[in-house]
Amino acid sequence: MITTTDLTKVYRSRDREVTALDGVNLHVEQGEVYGVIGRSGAGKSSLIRCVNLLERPTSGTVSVAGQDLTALVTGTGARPPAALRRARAGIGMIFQHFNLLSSRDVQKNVELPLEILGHSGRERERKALELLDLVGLADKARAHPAQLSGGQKQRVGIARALAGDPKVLLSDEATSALDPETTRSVLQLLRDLNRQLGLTVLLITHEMDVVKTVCDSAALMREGRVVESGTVQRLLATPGSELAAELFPVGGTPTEAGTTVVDITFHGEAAGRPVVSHLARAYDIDVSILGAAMDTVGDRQIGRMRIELPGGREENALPLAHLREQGLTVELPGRGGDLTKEAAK
Ligand SMILES: Nc1ncnc2c1ncn2[C@@H]1O[C@H](COP(=O)(O)OP(=O)(O)OP(=O)(O)O)[C@@H](O)[C@H]1O
Repeated sequence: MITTTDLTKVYRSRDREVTALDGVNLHVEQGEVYGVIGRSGAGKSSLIRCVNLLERPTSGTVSVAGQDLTALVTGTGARPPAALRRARAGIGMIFQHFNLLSSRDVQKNVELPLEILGHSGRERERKALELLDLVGLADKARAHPAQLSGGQKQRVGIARALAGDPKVLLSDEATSALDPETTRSVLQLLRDLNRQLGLTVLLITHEMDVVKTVCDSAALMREGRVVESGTVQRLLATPGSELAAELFPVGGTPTEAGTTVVDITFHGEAAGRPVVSHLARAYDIDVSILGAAMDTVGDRQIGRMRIELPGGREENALPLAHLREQGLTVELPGRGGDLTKEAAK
């Protein structure tokens, strides 16, 4: 649905150059919620702004729903050319600070994109009220933004973004200004809209919890590059994945020196099997559980456990092979359980 190929963005001013995007290849499938995560300055905003051509990429291409947006002319006047306006209408966008017009009431805010698209007054009103109902604000049509909570403002932002019946919704840190409970309800709304309308959502965030709550797939950006990407399920099953370790940290320090610490990730039906007791019996060893957690990631139950086996790694070759044969993801963290993991070979 969204594909970027070798996308590069270099900001040039008189005395310096900043490479914000350095050859980004991203592929977002139709109907998925895709999260791009990274620290401040990683290039997330530049990426999302290049996807709807708010920012012109320096090189590379962006295609949305099969259309190469970078091939469209941006024009030189204040008003973008018609082809670009039409393409943008198929891409909704929501923002961290909502970007509502304070002088307009809620309904008129939602109607704004329809005015730009030239819809009649009656059609605008019908559509705006339908969308306000969809986001749970049917009773706020006449309120002004200043009278709304942050979560309600973002719901108005979402209704406005959906006014042009977009196939794609871009979200630029849409929950970063909201408290945790409101964040959850806005993310739930995005999830519902994704399912009900088949909407493809590309969101950028610096919060792992956002990825964990709603994303089917994720990419980690650093210094303008995508350093890891894939479905959340696949990342969690990839030994050494940084995203997996941050999405689902498991703690616990070894009780003594000379032991082998193992992080195990359970997916799907493996989550219900008595893996540890079976391991202890099969190899006649004492297995200590240092830490464990169950969580829901992308609607699926995942379990993680850090265990300690007596003896060094060589002595534990067979038990480790046994765990892998059970279809579990097995990782051997560095001593002290830090995240500089040495992936199990
Ligand atoms: N208009 C601009 N002119 C010059 N440099 C810019 C511009 N916009 C962004 N940058 C630089 O590009 C790099 C990437 O910025 P970008 O805003 O895309 O990152 P980000 O991951 O979204 O960060 P944040 O979460 O802080 O917004 C940074 O070094 C930033 O200073």
